[in-house]
Amino acid sequence: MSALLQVSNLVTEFGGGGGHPGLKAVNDVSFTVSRGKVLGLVGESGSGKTVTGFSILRLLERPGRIAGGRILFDGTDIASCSEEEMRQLRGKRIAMVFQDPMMTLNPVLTIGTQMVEAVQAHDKVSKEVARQRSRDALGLVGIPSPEERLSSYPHQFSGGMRQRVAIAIALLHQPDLIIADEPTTALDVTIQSQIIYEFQRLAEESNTAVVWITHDLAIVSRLADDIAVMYAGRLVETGPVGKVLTDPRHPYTAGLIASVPSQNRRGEPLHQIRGMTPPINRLPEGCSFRTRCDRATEACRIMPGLIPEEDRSFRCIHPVMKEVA
Ligand SMILES: Nc1ncnc2c1ncn2[C@@H]1O[C@H](COP(=O)(O)OP(=O)(O)OP(=O)(O)O)[C@@H](O)[C@H]1O
Repeated sequence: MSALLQVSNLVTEFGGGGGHPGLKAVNDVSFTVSRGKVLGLVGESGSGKTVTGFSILRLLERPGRIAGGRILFDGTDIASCSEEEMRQLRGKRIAMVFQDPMMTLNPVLTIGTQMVEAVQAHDKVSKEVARQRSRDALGLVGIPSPEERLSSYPHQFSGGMRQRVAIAIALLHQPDLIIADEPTTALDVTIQSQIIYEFQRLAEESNTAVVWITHDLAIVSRLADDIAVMYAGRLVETGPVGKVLTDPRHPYTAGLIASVPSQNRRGEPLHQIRGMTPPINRLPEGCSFRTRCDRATEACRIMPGLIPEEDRSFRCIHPVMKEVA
């Protein structure tokens, strides 16, 4: 069975034109997500995760543009869809949840008004049916007394509850794919756990595919089936989450994992990847990570391609190999 979402060699640029090359915020990125599976898209700030999500939904604002590659959603080429076809897909078959729920919610309308509008934007149903669906969606994400809460305004909810409402709106049309961009980053850990649990259930029971964008490896290890690690706009490692997080190949992935606090390393100083991610207009030639990498050699002045190994791949000619005891 082919994957629901197939992103192949995606390039997204900002600026450029008039003979000048644009800045590649996303450069030659490929991954797939199947129904019922969760892909964790990880990387430091500025690595291109959000731009990848926005490219899939064609939500890029000028001067951003898809400059190359292909995004196939259930067989449909997103790049060649008309704006009207995209409007039909967005919210109905592909939904996005943002870190800040107020990107979704309108502060001056009640939750009920917004949810009914969201239902009726895609389905010709009566207001009563739309309200019932809204109540059900609020109940699904654990909002108590959904009927009463439909009359509330966003500011009458706590931050965690507002995020649940935003997720409920994303679920209204039972989308096939949800792109969740750091939806739990601003929430305390108990609410975070509940929301992660809801997404797990969604993937398992409703067969929804999820792209979960985050810099938090702990969340990815709990939630995701597969992981795609981005660095400076490129994918540097991808594969099943269990394999990549326990036995990483790319030194950047290994550095990220070593930076996560762990009970096993209590008392040891926390590892830090030295230096900072260079801005995309000042990337070193060759491997973008080489200026921060302890394994780099002269040979890294040439950008390596993705090297396949069984069901995973990595972009490094000096990969990390776990020592076998
Ligand atoms: N509107 C824009 N105009 C120009 N450059 C942009 C624009 N939006 C994003 N970029 C650039 O694209 C690159 C990738 O940004 P992106 O927001 O995708 O990173 P990210 O990995 O999601 O980071 P974060 O975790 O901080 O959200 C960055 O270098 C950023 O400066």
